[in-house]
Amino acid sequence: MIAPLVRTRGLSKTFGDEGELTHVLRSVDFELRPGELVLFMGPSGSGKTTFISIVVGVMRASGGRVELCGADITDVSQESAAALRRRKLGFVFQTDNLFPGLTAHGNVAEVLRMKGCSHVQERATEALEAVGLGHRLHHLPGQLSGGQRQRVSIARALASDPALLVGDEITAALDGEMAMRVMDVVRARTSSGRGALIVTHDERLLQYADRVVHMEDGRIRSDLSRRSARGVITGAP
Ligand SMILES: Nc1ncnc2c1ncn2[C@@H]1O[C@H](COP(=O)(O)OP(=O)(O)OP(=O)(O)O)[C@@H](O)[C@H]1O
Repeated sequence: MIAPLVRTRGLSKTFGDEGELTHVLRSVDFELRPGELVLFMGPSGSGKTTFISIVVGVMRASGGRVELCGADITDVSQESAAALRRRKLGFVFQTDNLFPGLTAHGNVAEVLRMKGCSHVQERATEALEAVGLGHRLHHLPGQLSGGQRQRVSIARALASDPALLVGDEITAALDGEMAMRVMDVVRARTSSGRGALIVTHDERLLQYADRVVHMEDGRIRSDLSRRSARGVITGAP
């Protein structure tokens, strides 16, 4: 059987020390398979960002195991986690963290170079065109709107065609039409066997999901197909 792109078992995270421990994740079991687009929803502070930070290996768990693209990354070094991220992952975090001195095209091209990709120039252009930024290739981040910067981040994450896209609120700064355009690109990728794990409060994205995971107080409260989740979240039949 093909390995899941993400697999966690008993994942927990606490912050603080003996005096005052905050339990942010409590024994989270989760799997995402190739071809799936999974949304993580739930109240602010429920642990969604913490969860994906551990999944991509930029934060360590306090307990449990985490596998990314078939590799157990629970105890690996920062360097090994970074190498796996470069090979397999595209991620978009809440803050856009673009290189301020590089143009939109330069930002995408630089990440492609770091990943060792070929045809860097063409791929960077294509990725920016796919998110509607073909007319902003040579603008610096400071010359772009918040929504345009967000789309550069998305283009940067997708340009290398990674096995898994992990995103945190990737459509927050986008109007309806742009959000749909971006999600069409993400959906087309998952239809061809890639995976996507997206944290969001944006109910517009429900139509794209295969599954919707609802987190509350550090636990998975429900993990439902789109159809069932839609009814729960919107009250629709
Ligand atoms: N470094 C830290 N030290 C202490 N507490 C932290 C730290 N990082 C996160 N937390 C706490 O962990 C809880 C979960 O935060 P997290 O960012 O994962 O929530 P979230 O569900 O992504 O929220 P939002 O939807 O608002 O982005 C919050 O109560 C937050 O204050």
